[in-house]
Amino acid sequence: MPSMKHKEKNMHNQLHRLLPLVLLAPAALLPVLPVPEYWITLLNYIGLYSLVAIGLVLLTGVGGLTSFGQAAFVGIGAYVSGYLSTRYGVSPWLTLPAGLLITVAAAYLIGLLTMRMSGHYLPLATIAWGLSLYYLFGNLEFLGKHDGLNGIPPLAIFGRPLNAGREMYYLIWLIVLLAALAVTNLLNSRPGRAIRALKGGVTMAEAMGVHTAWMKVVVFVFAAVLACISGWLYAHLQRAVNPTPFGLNYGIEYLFMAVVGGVAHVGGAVLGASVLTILKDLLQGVLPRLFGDNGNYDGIVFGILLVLLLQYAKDGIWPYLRTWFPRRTPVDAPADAVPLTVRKKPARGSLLLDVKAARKEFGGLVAVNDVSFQMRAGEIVGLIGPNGAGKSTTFNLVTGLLPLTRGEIRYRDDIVSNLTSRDIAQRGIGRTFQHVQLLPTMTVLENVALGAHLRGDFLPQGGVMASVLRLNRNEEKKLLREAAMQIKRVGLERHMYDEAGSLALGQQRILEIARALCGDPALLLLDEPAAGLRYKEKQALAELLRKLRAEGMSVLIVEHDMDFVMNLTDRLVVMEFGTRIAEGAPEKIQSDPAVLEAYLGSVA
Ligand SMILES: Nc1ncnc2c1ncn2[C@@H]1O[C@H](COP(=O)(O)OP(=O)(O)OP(=O)(O)O)[C@@H](O)[C@H]1O
Repeated sequence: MPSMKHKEKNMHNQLHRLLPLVLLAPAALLPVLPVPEYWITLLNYIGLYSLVAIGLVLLTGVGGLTSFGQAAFVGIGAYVSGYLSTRYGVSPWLTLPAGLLITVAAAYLIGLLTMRMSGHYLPLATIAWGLSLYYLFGNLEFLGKHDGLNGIPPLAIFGRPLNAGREMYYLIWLIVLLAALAVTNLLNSRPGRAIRALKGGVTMAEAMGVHTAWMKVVVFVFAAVLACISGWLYAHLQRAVNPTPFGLNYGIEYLFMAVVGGVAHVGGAVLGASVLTILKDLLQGVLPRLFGDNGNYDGIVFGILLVLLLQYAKDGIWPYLRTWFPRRTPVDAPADAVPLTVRKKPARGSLLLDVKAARKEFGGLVAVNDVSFQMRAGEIVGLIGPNGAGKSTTFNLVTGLLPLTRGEIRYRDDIVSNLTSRDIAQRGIGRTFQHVQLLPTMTVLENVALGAHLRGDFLPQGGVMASVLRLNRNEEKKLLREAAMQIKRVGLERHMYDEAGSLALGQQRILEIARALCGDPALLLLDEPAAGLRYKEKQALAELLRKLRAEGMSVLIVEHDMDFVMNLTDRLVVMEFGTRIAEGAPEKIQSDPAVLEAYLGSVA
């Protein structure tokens, strides 16, 4: 039976859902009120810009990928529809899919070419793309060169043409609303969490099984699609197109809109589009009166205002506005759901991990020097050694983060050396990181659910459309139930809905263990899990690891805290300068002369 607290929370969330409707109701009445036509035109344009900016929230704000070329995709939507409807009389409802097809193909190609590269390639590629398409529009005879295309027909619904701006208003804002909903749905889903993991770097996301390169292509195409729809609406609102609004200037302005509003929030996109459009309009009206007609002062003032804004409100305006409204948790742990299927675990004592002469060279440095060791199911093995001994590198070899220079690693029945970390996670090896890697603004629940990325109903790379259309409810319930269960298992339930970034370092390390457990591993690799923990927390962690071992889990642990390691592990592997210098039970290691000399001298 749901608790009182749960009911209260549900009611709070319902109210929260109603709030946007209450705020939007007056907006819906605007066109039937005696509002000047000019306002409606302005609002229509804000709607069109919002669509592009919402795409940028997903791409830049959430995905961390910067594009200056969105205006070019708007141009494709506008020109394809303009051309087909004026030249061949094709219905605008058919030109939209045609535009989308070309957009998806172009974005897919650009995405595929650039997303695997790092750093500045994408922004540069989008600038090149934006410029070349702009010049293409302006030079093609059949697109009317710089004069563009005129006489584009209006959109019609049930044979009724939407001639007036007031009629287009509803269609434009309905589409903006649907786009906002689609992106929000996507962000609160399994692929959405994967997309949100992109910004923090690909290492952690890949270790959770996320195909990061593919996810980047997906968000790039998604943002391009929204831009194309905006262009299509523009062509039939304006009834004429020319290359100017699809140039690089506009590409930069779209990005500004998203940044000013708050690039990480869907609401910020609409806000940014509104603020910039109205501001630009005001400045264009006021400045000529102050300084005369012959200068382009609005651009200068606009630029100064933007610099000030970015200086003092880096995250945009939205985060400030949001504090006025009640917060709700983005996703909740379900009261009940079908459990996820679990993999068959290896029999206790069977050979689980077999590292055979693993070698890793970084240029001339041999970080891991033909290291061999084995692990059996149900064991806790410690990998110890002084700083720089090669422990983390060994971890990275086992988890596929680094390729081996030589040697072989077997896990259960498979050779896993040189598989991707995605494939290795899929086989049941979970890990935590020496430097905690989590998504600080997401809740603990969402962070942990990311660990179950490979256990969804849809293909690991798929499920985007299902999430957009909310056909993923069952999947979400199952994944969130699993996440909540693992959070309870590690004892973090009090923090389930806290932002992960607000936890103490020790708790963040525990969160990482829960996230790794969500992948249903048979082997856990923990990189310095006790670092930064207080004495009591260390005891609790040791207790948790013993409990996991009792349930059949195997744990390979890198740790500098000798008391912790000696009291917990079944066996130790000691490394120095990349080489394995000893192996055995903790008591034996404590008196091993080679180890004492190399490392434990001060402890013994
Ligand atoms: N990507 C890399 N490129 C070049 N050298 C590296 C790289 N990663 C690690 N090394 C080097 O390899 C050696 C082993 O490093 P590693 O981080 O594996 O040691 P460690 O035992 O985990 O140390 P610590 O306890 O300080 O974390 C070090 O000399 C380190 O400088």
